[in-house]
Order: sequence, then structure tokens, then C-alpha cells
Amino acid sequence: MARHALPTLVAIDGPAGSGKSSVSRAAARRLGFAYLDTGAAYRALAWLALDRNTDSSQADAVTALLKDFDYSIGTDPDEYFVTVGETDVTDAIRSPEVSAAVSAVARVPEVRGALTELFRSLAANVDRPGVVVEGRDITTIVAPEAEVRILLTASEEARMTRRSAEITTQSAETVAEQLRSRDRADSQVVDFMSAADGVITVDSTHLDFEQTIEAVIDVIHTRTKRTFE
Ligand SMILES: Nc1ncnc2c1ncn2[C@@H]1O[C@H](COP(=O)(O)OP(=O)(O)O)[C@@H](O)[C@H]1O
Ligand SMILES: Nc1ccn([C@@H]2O[C@H](COP(=O)(O)OP(=O)(O)O)[C@@H](O)[C@H]2O)c(=O)n1
Repeated sequence: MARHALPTLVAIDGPAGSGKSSVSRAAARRLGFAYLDTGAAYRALAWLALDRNTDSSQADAVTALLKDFDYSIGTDPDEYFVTVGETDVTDAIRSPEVSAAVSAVARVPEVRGALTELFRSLAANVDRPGVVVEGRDITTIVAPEAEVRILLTASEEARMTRRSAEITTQSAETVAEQLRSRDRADSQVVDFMSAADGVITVDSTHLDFEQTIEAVIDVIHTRTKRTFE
């Protein structure tokens, strides 16, 4: 069978609650692109560490988990799922316990190296004309060559408000504090607060959800000089 041309790569980075997942998924759906959520893999590995009672602050123990990390993720924006082995962890990876453990897992260089390879392979093999890949280091490390590179930002206040509207099992203060501390830990490992050279910033602080999707799609059309919709 003839191999497809490489898909158009759209790389989106940004801090927690900036709208990366929801906006990337909606934009991918409208463009007929695939959608790759990279944070889900870090979360799934943190889930496995918790499931195996592995101390996530022990880099060697976390690295050892990689050898039986049987991970899969849906890249169709309409059929999102995350599994580890036979277990569907789509919801479990959003738990506060996983959110609290994930930064420690994500700071281990061997983990970053292995997952970066996995993301490149998943992105190159989608069965769509393009793929929106979102995370923290997509524009800089995973796919610096991407045709479209976007930093999606929003004020800290907007991000906290959006995330606490989603999470009803914890107080708004708790959600905000956990988000701030995760961003602090994550930003010691990768810089997702400032745009690297050639990366376009989309600030969604004063945009609603629909306007943010349109702003991202506009950048994609301008950069690729093509219309996908
Ligand atoms: N521009 C926006 N205005 C209002 N709410 C938004 C906007 N963008 C995203 N959201 C909402 O904010 C929440 C956090 O978005 P999410 O995509 O999970 O962020 P991230 O993946 O960056 O952590 C979601 O409930 C999403 O629907
Ligand atoms: N490309 C990426 C994506 C996520 N991550 C890590 O994975 C965690 C979860 O990412 P996520 O995108 O699901 O987080 P949210 O911003 O959606 O809450 C982050 O807090 C980072 O520790 C990373 O290190 N590099």
C-alpha cells in the first residue's frame, strides 16, 4: 500500500488550564485532523506508578516502569480513550492523585526521551491530513519542525477559574493551589510560559471558547497557506 505523505503538524503548548486539550480537540475535529494529547501519557505513567505503589520521586523506579508501559491513546478527536494494558484509564488519569504525582514522573529524563519518541511515531502515523499535538514541549522538543507552532496562554486568574469550574469535587482554592504548584514544578523542566522563536502566541484571556478555536484555526490557515475546513 502506498504510504501517505507526512501529516501537517500543528504543535500547541501552554500551561495548565489554558485550553490546550479542549481547543486542540475542537480545532482538529473541524479541520478533519487527528488530535494527540501528550499529557495523557505522562498522566498514564503516573497512574501506573500509583497502581504499582511505586514512589514517583524515585527516578530509577519510575524509569523501570517504562518496560511494561503498554500504552495506547485514541487520536480521533471523536473517539478519545486512554488505556494501559487492558485497563481503560481515560477518567482515572484526571484524578487529583494522578495530577499530584505527574510532575515527578515527567521530570525524569529517560521518561521524557521515551515518550518523546512515542509521540513522534504516533503523530507521523495518523490516518488524517494533519495532526494537532498538544503539551508542554511540543513546539520546542517533540516537533520543533512543525509547520504550525502555537503557545496558548491565558492569565493565571482565567486558567484557575476555568479549571475549578470543571472540578467540582474540590474547592476552588485547592484546585488553584494544586494547579499553581504543578505549573511551578513543570516549568523547572520545560519552558512553556514564553514563546520560542517562530512560535505564535494566542492569548485566550479575553476570548471565549469559540473565539479561541477560531483564533487557532486562523493561525493554522495563515501559516500553512492552505484551507482545511
Ligand atoms: N477561551 C476559553 N474561554 C472559556 N473557557 C475555556 C476557554 N478555553 C478552554 N476553556 C475551558 O477551560 C477548561 C480547561 O481547558 P483545558 O482544555 O482542559 O486546558 P488544558 O488542556 O490547557 O489544561 C475546560 O473546561 C475548557 O472547556
Ligand atoms: N508535553 C508534555 C505534556 C505534559 N507533561 C506533563 O504532564 C502533566 C499533565 O499534562 P496535561 O496536559 O494533561 O495537563 P493539564 O494542563 O491538561 O492539566 C503536566 O503537568 C506535565 O508534568 C509534560 O511534561 N510534557
